[in-house]
Amino acid sequence: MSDELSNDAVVESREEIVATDTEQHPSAGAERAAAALAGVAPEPGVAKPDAILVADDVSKSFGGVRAVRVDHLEVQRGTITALIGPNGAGKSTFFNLVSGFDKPDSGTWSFDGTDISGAPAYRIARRGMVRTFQLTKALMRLTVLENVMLGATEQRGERMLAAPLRWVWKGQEDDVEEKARALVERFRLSHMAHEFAGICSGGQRKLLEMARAMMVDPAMIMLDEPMAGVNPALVQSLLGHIQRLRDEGTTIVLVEHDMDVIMSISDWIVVFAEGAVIAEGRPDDIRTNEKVIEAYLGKRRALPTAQENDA
Ligand SMILES: Nc1ncnc2c1ncn2[C@@H]1O[C@H](COP(=O)(O)OP(=O)(O)OP(=O)(O)O)[C@@H](O)[C@H]1O
Repeated sequence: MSDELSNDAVVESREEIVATDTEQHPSAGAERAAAALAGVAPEPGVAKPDAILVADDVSKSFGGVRAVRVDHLEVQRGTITALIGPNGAGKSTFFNLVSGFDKPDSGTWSFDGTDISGAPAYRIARRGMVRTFQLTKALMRLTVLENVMLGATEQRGERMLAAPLRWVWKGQEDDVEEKARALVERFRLSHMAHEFAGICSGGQRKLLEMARAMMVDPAMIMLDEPMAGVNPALVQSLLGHIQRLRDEGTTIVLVEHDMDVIMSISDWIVVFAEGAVIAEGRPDDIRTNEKVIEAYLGKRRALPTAQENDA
């Protein structure tokens, strides 16, 4: 058995009970989200009763490719909202634009009522909107605990580090470490706290990324493919963590390719195709939406059929 599988298996066995529980009973958070979205029509660009993120006319081209052209999009507070769509549909680019990691050609967007269009990522994070990102090579040489602690310094550390009164910073550092330890425990990584992050399995890395993002107590967390590279045995555990964050009131926006995951976890789904939002709705609305089926099957239809292959 590889290290990766055995590491994931340890985490899985610790969390089996929680994962099973969230699977069988809709949580209070899921019920709240469903109630909030109950009267919302499944239409692209539809208004939400309490939108935490509102984007207007956001566009971005790369050379001749119009990667994103979103007319209007609202994300309801306290929900798990998934962005889906075929490869190259513009999901990641939209993610990067609204979280301040890339600059749009045009567009405005607000978070919690404040215009944050074009603001850099660290300012957006300070306002409470944080995205996870993958471990860089440098971060792999730090321990799991150090990585989580960095979640705080990335957002607010530069001013603190420059402070002439080192003891002021020291006090903060103790708080930061205490918080990081609590998050490491919450995400079931205590047994890895002093190991290099580089030896974490795929699933443990995803947990670490979430723990790091949670250091700033975000109101909204954006997860980029949280299940990519994760041993299937750990998927339920990760889903449990994401659902619990939503149940505690954190808004979750995620980009994910695994349709089973999307359909089981999402309160609301936004479908991208060729840069634009072509559909929105609850999982049941999306499953049967003709435009969505066409967007996904369009490419497959273009492939030769079995008869064409035989000819
Ligand atoms: N840095 C870049 N330079 C040039 N083209 C880019 C760049 N980033 C994205 N694109 C193009 O923009 C379009 C949208 O890409 P994007 O990665 O946002 O789609 P996606 O829906 O996230 O796809 P996937 O699911 O495959 O990750 C694609 O045509 C892609 O090739």
